[in-house]
Amino acid sequence: MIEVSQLSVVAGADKRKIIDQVHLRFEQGEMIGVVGPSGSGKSTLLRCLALRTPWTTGRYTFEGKEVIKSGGRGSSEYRSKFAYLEQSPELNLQKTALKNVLIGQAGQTSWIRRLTGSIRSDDYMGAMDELEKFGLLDKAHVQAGKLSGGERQRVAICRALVHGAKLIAADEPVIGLDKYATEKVLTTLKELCTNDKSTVVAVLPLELAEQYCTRIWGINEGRLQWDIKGRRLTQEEKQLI
Ligand SMILES: Nc1ncnc2c1ncn2[C@@H]1O[C@H](COP(=O)(O)OP(=O)(O)OP(=O)(O)O)[C@@H](O)[C@H]1O
Repeated sequence: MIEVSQLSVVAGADKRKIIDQVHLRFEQGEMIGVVGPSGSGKSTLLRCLALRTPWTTGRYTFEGKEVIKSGGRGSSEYRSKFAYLEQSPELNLQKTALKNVLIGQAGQTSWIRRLTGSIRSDDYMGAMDELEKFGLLDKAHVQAGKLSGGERQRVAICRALVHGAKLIAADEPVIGLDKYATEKVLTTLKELCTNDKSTVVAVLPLELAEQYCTRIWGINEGRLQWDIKGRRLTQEEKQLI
């Protein structure tokens, strides 16, 4: 069980509330789509869940343990459990897919490891296993710069998992991808939820959220407008976002 209560984020010189008193309660293994207009706070919410943006106020618990009590960023232990996938994943384009997976993501692995690229042999096997699972074994030794957008997204997902992610916050993971790559990335994320009990929270267009997610959160002006599970949205609900 993952619980968020009274999450607020205040930002800018005018101290505007960009996330306003959000309460969430969800289980491991859920795939949650986040929808809402531009500027409504979707990315900020995801970054808060992944501990990449400081919380102004709020309480956050993961399996009953406190992640954040009253504001702040949370501990580094939880930063490796919670991954944040950007729209265009920040991979080192000169390095191979495998090396990118091994070195890890900023915020998820230590800076020494990222700087030195130090690797243990059991990490190597784990990374190859993960790449194979996502159909990327033949790309392991290809430079990230030569991979397609969908392949880069899947490398970023592998990287998060190899470094222990239990919750993946994916910010528009399929933007700019064609239909085939979109399906591949979303199927990969869905399988993580059903097979491995990872939790995915992804900003998606509404039609894809309805197709792939088990639950949808509608955000507007920093507030959770609705939380829908197991059915499509009504016209009235669609108008609220
Ligand atoms: N660090 C910050 N300082 C001030 N304002 C911010 C900051 N970060 C975000 N905002 C503002 O907060 C609001 C929500 O931003 P956010 O990026 O979370 O929205 P979004 O729903 O993801 O938007 P989009 O769909 O366009 O990506 C926006 O008005 C944005 O300008």
